[in-house]
Amino acid sequence: MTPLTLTSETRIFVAGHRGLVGSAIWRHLESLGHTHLIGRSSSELDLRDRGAVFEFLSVERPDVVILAAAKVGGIQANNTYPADFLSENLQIQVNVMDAAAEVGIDRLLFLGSSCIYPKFAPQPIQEDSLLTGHLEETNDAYAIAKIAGIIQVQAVRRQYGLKWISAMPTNLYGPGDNFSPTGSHVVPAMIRRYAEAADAGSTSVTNWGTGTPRRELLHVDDMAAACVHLLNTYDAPEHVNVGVGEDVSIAELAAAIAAATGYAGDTEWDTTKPDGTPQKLLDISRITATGWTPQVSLAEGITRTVAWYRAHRDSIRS
Ligand SMILES: NC(=O)C1=CN([C@@H]2O[C@H](COP(=O)(O)OP(=O)(O)OC[C@H]3O[C@@H](n4cnc5c(N)ncnc54)[C@H](OP(=O)(O)O)[C@@H]3O)[C@@H](O)[C@H]2O)C=CC1
Ligand SMILES: C[C@H]1O[C@H](OP(=O)(O)OP(=O)(O)OC[C@H]2O[C@@H](n3cnc4c(=O)[nH]c(N)nc43)[C@H](O)[C@@H]2O)[C@@H](O)[C@@H](O)C1=O
Repeated sequence: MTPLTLTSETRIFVAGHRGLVGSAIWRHLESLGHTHLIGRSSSELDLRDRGAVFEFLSVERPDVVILAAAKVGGIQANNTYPADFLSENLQIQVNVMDAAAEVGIDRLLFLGSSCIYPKFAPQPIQEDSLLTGHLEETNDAYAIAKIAGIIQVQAVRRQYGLKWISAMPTNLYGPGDNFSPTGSHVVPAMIRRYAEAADAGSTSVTNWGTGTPRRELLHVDDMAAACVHLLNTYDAPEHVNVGVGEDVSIAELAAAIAAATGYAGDTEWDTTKPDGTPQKLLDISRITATGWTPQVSLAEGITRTVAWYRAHRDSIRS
């Protein structure tokens, strides 16, 4: 292994620096004293524009690229717009990686997702479960784009010898999340729904699916620390799971969020909405062996995110 240790002078392009993950990485790097951070919003640099991406990277020539820009959404968004999730994510990641390879950027971190694994993978899911079974139908298009990203990282390492790596986060949540009622992931959707119900004095809230699926939830500040940790310590072609090593049922999650918002009414379940994968729990022994462990418990993370939502609800993305 020949790890490259980031210093405060390292020039780091955080693609997607205004999103949930990118903004957390940016905050974490700033807290560590990094002063040479490069970010562009999608309106300044549309990463689907291949010519613009090549021009940008050949001029900026960062030392490191963190690829946290993507078209991202919850189960319903993925299920409704699979063509967009496949095409936009392939365009973004292929453009950035092709340009970074041409410029010779030595260090790149690609972010995938735990949805790359087979729908019925043995739990907890080890990295080598990849491509051993059929994908979950609600997000197969997005997952295939992410799998292509893992393979491109490995191909570039083999062909050009660049020290690129991939991380596969479990489901994430935290400040700066997308709180859209229809497009978001389960944690922000429920925080908004229960907070609005609590504030309005409602007595019934309806969530999606049956409540029986199990999900592993990682606070985005832990994810940001994991990204920086991997860039400092990990240099191998195999992708790395990032999670907490524990899961909860969606019904348990709903009860915890209801309590955190002060909601005391009933919860109903709309079983016409999809459940998705029955369980997604990652085996995190590869990353914990490198010395990283998550710090934020689910209870603490929910409390902090509810407080963040209430403080920012007038200016959030939705
Ligand atoms: N959230 C989650 O639960 C999980 C996320 N991940 C992965 O983490 C990464 C980040 O996700 P997350 O932060 O949640 O997503 P967000 O939707 O919060 O942020 C995505 C970012 O990507 C940028 N972006 C999207 N399209 C383009 C484009 N065409 N050109 C330039 N920038 C673009 C957006 O920029 P702008 O704001 O300027 O428009 C936005 O800041 C993704 O790769 C995702 O797959 C993996 C597992 C779980
Ligand atoms: C990160 C991951 O995110 C998505 O997959 P997912 O794991 O299914 O994540 P989700 O947060 O959308 O749902 C988790 C569970 O929660 C239930 N649920 C209840 N009520 C709401 C609700 O109101 N909103 C949402 N979104 N889900 C709800 C929902 O029915 C499901 O059983 C994919 O984009 C995938 O590509 C991906 O990578």
